[in-house]
Amino acid sequence: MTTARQVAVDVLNLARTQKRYASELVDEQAARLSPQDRRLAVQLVMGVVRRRATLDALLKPFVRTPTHAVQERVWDVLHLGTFQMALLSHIPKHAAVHESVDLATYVGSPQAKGFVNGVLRRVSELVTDEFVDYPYSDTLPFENNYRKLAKPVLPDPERDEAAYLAAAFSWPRWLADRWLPRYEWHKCLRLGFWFNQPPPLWLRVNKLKTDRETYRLRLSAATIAAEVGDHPQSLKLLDHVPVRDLPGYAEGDFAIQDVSAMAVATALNPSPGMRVLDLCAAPGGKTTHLAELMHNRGTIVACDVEQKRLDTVTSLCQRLGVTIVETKLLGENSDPPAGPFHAALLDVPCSNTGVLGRRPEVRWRIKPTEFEHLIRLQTRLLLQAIEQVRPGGVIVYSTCSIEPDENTGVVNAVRRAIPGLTLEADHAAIPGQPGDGGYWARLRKPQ
Ligand SMILES: C[S@@+](CC[C@H](N)C(=O)[O-])C[C@H]1O[C@@H](n2cnc3c(N)ncnc32)[C@H](O)[C@@H]1O
Repeated sequence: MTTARQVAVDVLNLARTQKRYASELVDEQAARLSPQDRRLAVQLVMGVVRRRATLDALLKPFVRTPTHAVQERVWDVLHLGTFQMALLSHIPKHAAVHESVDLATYVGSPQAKGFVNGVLRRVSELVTDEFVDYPYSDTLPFENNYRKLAKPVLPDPERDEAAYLAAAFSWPRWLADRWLPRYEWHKCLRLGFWFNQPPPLWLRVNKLKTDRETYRLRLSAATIAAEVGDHPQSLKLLDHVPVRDLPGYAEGDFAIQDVSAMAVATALNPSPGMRVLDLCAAPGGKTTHLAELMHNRGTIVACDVEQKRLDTVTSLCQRLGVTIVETKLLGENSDPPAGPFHAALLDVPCSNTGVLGRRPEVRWRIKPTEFEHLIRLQTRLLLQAIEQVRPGGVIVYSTCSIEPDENTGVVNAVRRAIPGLTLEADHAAIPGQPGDGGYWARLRKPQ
């Protein structure tokens, strides 16, 4: 019988060899497990991917062999074992060590059993069950406080704040160097904790099918707790239930969308009957929200450069009962469909720094050198969207980034280029307050 740990160690390997997202792979591979084991497999994979740098820092003092001399799959086993002991609370340490030794055989390295056993025993002695409320070289961020370590193995934050953030919270060093001058120390710590927790699941109740209170009562009848958020369609799930098992999934009673993302289509405030351009539409979260706000009357032209992702827009529309969306595949450098449109939504590709908790791989994939290219693309797309909107029309620009140069930087540059373009409103969402980090700006084209 396959275990959660075997699935987890296989997913980490597949993600590396197939260059795929571990978060997608684990959904596929864990489907054959019991619900409880599936949860553990997801927790292990997402945790190890997210906290890679922290796990390396904890292991470093005990691995005398050079890193390259340890097989990658054996490193995965060490990461999984260390994660269970240091960053989970419900697995006894001896069980984590024992299961990891068995995993060494499972990954085809029985000769590494003694090595895995020796290293993980040292890690188990390092991790204590005492918790404190301050960051230090012997305290490890754990949920909302710090787990005391038997000796200091992390950088001293009083000497090098960025080094502590990088090792203790698993931020790439360049990101720590980028954020430290921008945010105060206690805000960096808050961001660190937020980005290391699995984010809450928000539902956008589909106005075309039901209303928030009716749907909340339906959840409550199924003993699923949810609380309302500030956005009038938002519900935050308080219980862990697979999305497809929620009542009304097949009937399209709700879409999955973070509460910060719900504010974007609302900022556009489209009216029924309008012709709206959604230039970066896939997978369709905001397209379908626009359709709901338009009472499913009018037209939305939903564009993207990836057919597979556009197919997701189509299936989401079908599930939610949205019938006013026309999808259009664009080439990377092709012009958008000809206007005039009454309004345009532009939810651009970005660095994703506002959603690092939701997408565990992103922090390791994004490189500082990519910002220049992204900002050029974002600026070009915004100019194109404005071009297709009729005089006096509204354009909403949005990102899930918290980098000012991708947000106000792009908007201000475009405002300088187009005299009379008005910034009517904008908002920067702070990660964890209460949803994802991100930004939107509502612009009006001159008459
Ligand atoms: C942030 S995502 C959009 C998310 C979507 N609005 C939603 O709410 O579900 C950005 C999208 O832009 C697409 N994209 C990338 N380059 C593009 C381009 N040059 N023109 C149009 N779309 C592009 C990507 O394929 C991606 O699907």
